[in-house]
Amino acid sequence: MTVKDTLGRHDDWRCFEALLTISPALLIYQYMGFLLSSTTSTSTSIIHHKICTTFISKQTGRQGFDQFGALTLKAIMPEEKSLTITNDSNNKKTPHVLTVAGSDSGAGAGVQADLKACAARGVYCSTVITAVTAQNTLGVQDVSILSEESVAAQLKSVLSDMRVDVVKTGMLPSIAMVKILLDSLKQYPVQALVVDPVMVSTSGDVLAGPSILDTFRKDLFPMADIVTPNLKETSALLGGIQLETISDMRSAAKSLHDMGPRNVLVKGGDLPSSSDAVDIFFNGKDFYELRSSRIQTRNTHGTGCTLASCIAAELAKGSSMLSAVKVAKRYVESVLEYSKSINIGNGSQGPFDHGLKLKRSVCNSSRMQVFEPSDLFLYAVTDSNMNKKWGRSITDAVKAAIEGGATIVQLREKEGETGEFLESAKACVEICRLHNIPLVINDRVDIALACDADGVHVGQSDMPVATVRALVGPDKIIGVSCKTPEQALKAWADGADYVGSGGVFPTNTKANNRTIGLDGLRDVCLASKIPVVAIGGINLGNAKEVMELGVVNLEGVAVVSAVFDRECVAAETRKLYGLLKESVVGKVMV
Ligand SMILES: Cc1ncc(COP(=O)(O)OP(=O)(O)O)c(N)n1
Ligand SMILES: Cc1ncsc1CCOP(=O)(O)O
Ligand SMILES: [Mg+2]
Repeated sequence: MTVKDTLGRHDDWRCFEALLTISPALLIYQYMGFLLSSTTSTSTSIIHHKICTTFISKQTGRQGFDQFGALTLKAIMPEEKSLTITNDSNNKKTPHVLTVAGSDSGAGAGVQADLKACAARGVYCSTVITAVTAQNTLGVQDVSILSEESVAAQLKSVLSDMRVDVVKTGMLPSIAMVKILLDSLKQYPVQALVVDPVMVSTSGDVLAGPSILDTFRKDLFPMADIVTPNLKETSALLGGIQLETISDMRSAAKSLHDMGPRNVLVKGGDLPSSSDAVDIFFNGKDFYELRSSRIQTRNTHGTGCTLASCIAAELAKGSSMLSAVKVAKRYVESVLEYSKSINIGNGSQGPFDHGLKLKRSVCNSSRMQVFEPSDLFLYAVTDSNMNKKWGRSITDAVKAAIEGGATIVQLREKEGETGEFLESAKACVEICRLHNIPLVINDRVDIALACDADGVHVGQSDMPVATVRALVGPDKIIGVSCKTPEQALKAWADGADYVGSGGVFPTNTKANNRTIGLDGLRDVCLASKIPVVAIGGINLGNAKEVMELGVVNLEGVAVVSAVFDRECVAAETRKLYGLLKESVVGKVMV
């Protein structure tokens, strides 16, 4: 039996694993030496590299080459140029996937999908483009295959410089390109190779002809850590067999595994006999039936590329193969669900949204407008005790404040259960969206994220603003309570959008809260680089006085008891709104 045969089989792989657990480094070292001395072929030397890297990461507990690993490899493969010896401190590298695939002008699939999937999974993605397709939601209008020289040059550029962890392949339109790829991987080995054997686009257009199938089977698959064909590709690879049941998929996975890949994922998204989307994962020993719900959407273009890229990304981060596959499947299910009603293009198969964000703006479930300083004009802040006292729900309180003219609403619920608060917050988000009024959550970043509120308001002893920003992302509004110019400047520097400054007047609503007075408010406004809303003891009797400060950055007043500790919230809000309007007519800024 040749070394290639030996190592392609799992029994012997397990034997090797057993050696590792006994852990005599010298024994393994000798074993490697024996293997190396007995072969010269491309495929075996790539396998050797795989074994070595597995060995090294097991020995050192780290991904990639560290000094020990590189030295070991250098000792057993002295001619290997791609090995560089690095310091331990350099070992924490950015996970990196290289996609070798075609460009899709519609950006639903291909290289563009791979880039978006890796970005969404937090992994760096470089690209080698094999072909440029003119594609949209109607189909593929044109395909230009890049020259072999160009593909070889792109591979060299990336692999020689950028420490790629995992290579993922998509459209490989010629036999020569497969060979170029395999040669490059021999010269620059990577931790794993994920092969998505793209043959037909989702629109039914052929992207790799039947002549290449033999090269896939004989040359590419034995090098792959996983292959991820869909049903059509599986059938083509196995000579046109019929695949109608899960049992057919299992047999097919086994037959594909016999071609040499370490793992096989047969994707059953198109299986007519199943109401779920069932994929079969086979690692040469065990079969796993991975199920997810079948999402009713036209936006499925690019799911195959995305799944394979996500598997590659998870492997690059250090996951095991099975968990990479499971995470990838869950990710694809979530993005399909999340973007099931986005509407891009006129064709039958649309792209989906890898970032899970687009839906909000496209489907109008998020506020279309960005935050404006004038939103702070009349800021209604709810209070759980006042709502209880007056026997009204949060949603009724919010509706009434909006009816009266509130320009922004904050849910400040200091008591009560998280689950209940979240449900009310979701309902308030809907109400506010309907009226295009921003809704901000006090203190609770978790609730703000879970209900997709427009922002969060935090105080000086709440979660730090920079952390809030990192959690909520760039689009959400962040307000910060500030009593001093220094705090206001820091709030701006940390990424806040507005300052709430007070208490301006004494108040019973917030116990032990130092009053800063109109002078304190003025100082904060003058120093601030972001808009300011005044808060604390403001009511119909003094709101005019606050606004007539006429100080730069002061955009409005925030009130709790003046509107919510009253019988008729809408009427009180309306009165306050009128008063504020009067006070800003002919306002002169100082
Ligand atoms: C608009 C606005 N300004 C200030 C505050 C006070 O927030 P914080 O200091 O976090 O105090 P609590 O509201 O949490 O008691 C606010 N809520 N809104
Ligand atoms: C939350 C808060 N932050 C500073 S003062 C205050 C309470 C404002 O309540 P009211 O408008 O009833 O005085
Ligand atoms: Mg707070």
